[in-house]
This record gives sequence, structure tokens and C-alpha cells, in this order.
Amino acid sequence: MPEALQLPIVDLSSPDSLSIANSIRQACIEHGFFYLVNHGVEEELLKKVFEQSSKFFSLPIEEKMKLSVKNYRGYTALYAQKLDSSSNAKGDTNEGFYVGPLADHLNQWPLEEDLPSWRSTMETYHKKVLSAGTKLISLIALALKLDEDFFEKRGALNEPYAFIRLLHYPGDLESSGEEIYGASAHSDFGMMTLLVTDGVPGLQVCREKSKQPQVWEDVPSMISDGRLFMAFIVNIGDMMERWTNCLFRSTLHRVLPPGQERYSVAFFMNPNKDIIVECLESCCSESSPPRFPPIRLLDYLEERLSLAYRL
Ligand SMILES: O=C(O)CCC(=O)C(=O)O
Ligand SMILES: [Fe+2]
Repeated sequence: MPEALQLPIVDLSSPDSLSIANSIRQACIEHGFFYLVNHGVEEELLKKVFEQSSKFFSLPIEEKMKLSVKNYRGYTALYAQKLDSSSNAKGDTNEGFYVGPLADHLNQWPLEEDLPSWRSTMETYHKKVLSAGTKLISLIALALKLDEDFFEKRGALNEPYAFIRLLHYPGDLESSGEEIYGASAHSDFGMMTLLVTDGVPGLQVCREKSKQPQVWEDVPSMISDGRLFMAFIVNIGDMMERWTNCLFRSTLHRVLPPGQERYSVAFFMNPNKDIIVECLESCCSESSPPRFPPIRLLDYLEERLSLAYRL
């Protein structure tokens, strides 16, 4: 039985920014994962997002395929994704739906008559989580001993390239004997991810990616008073790892094979897509030179996405 991990808890409503920044720093150095509570996204809204997500995934496959992913927005069918490109499995056992930045009008939406209030729910959710994510970015700047507006001043928050990904892991698949995961082992590509789940277990992390054999630990969803959806599970992605020269970890994680139906909603928080991600001055020195060359955010994301979806 894998151990359940005790992740640090960060309270976004605390008035003491420096002490939140310190706890974020420690969490990002030690785990690359933490729970975020009092994030300002109401439970009612989270429930609506899960309801609407389940309504969409219950549509006939022909309807869903009409919204097949374009410009990284829309539906991805079962097995379309394979996050661990080295695995021999046919793909990950999840179906998903991406909703991207609202301003560029590239999103695809289900028909209003099929799913009234679907679009408005997702738009409201996108705005709300973006605002929590924006607050987190200024705290991350403080956590890195930079000015609070460090990322903002560099244009990072001007048109953030942020995506909702609704996920559905069906529970009733026949087992083919293949090693198949709900989501195979991966690190997230972007700056950071804010995840909520329906409470069904499955998410695991591997804190030492190069240690063999790999040790996987369960990340339980934080459920308080029997109510779901309390906390976001936040994790650092590759872009932040590169910015910080690996001080903050982009931790390997996966979702176990389905045995029970499961829903989750990820929010991939990214800065502006044209920003150049390069080692921060405060994170390198003569004895610790930059480990990665500078890269444009979109170039990195597109490379990883094309591997994960064989685009
Ligand atoms: O569904 C989950 O719990 C995690 C999903 C995930 O890691 C991802 O989509 O990047
Ligand atoms: Fe992930």
C-alpha cells in the first residue's frame, strides 16, 4: 500500500503575505505540491463546474466529437492523450475538454440548447481561478525573494495563457491486461496547476523521479466536514522549474488506472505565451549555473503537447 502524503497547506486568505510566501517556498522546494485553502472560488461554483462537466461527458460520442480539439480548445477522446510518451499503452484512459483564454474567442462551446449555462459556468470559473492563480504568482515572486510584482512587470500577466481541463476517467472499462493509467506519469508543462477532484482517489506523486524503483505516494483530495471541493491541489510545472533552476520542483505524478468513475478539473496557469522563460538571477550562481537554455513559453508547451497528443 503506498503511503498517503501529508502535503503542506497554504491559506490564501491569510493577511500575512510574507508568511504565506515562506510556506509556499518550503512546499515548492520539498514537494512541488501543496493544498490551497480559502482560495476565493466558492464551493457552489465548483459544484456547478462538476455538474456541467458530467453533463458534457454524458453526451453521445458523435456530439462530443463535433467539438474535437482545435487550437488546444475542445474535446479529447478516450486514449487520445498519452502523457508518458515512453509507455507502450495505447493511451491514457481519460476523456477531456479544454477551455482556453476567454479573450481570443478561440474556445469551442457545446450548443446552448443542449447544455444551457455550460458556457457561462466555465467562463465564470476561468475568471475566478485565474484571479486566485494571479494572486499566487505574486506570492511565488515573494517566495523567490523577488518583488511582488516581478512577473507582472515583465508582462507575464498580460493575457495569461491559462486553460481549464475538464477530465473524466470512466470506471467501467474492460481490463486488457495492458499497463494502463488514468493519466500516465508526467510533470505538468506550464507554470503551475490548480486541481480539484471529486474526491475519488487515484492521484499519486513520485518525489524522486530518478530514484529506482520509483516510490509513488497517494495525494488524497482534501475533504473537510464531509464536504467535497474544499482545497485546490496546486503543483509546480516545468516552466517554474526552469525559471527557478530546479529550486522549485515540477514533480512527477500520475492517476492510477480507473476502477471507479472519477472526475477532476485542472487549471493550467501560465503567463503570457510569448514570455521567455529563463533562469532567474536569484536562482543561479557561479557554482550553480543555469541548467536550461531560455525558451519561449509557447514553444515549450507546443512541443510537450504534440508529444502527449501525437498532434
Ligand atoms: O486528474 C487528476 O487528478 C490529475 C490530472 C493531471 O495530472 C493532468 O491533467 O495534468
Ligand atoms: Fe498533471
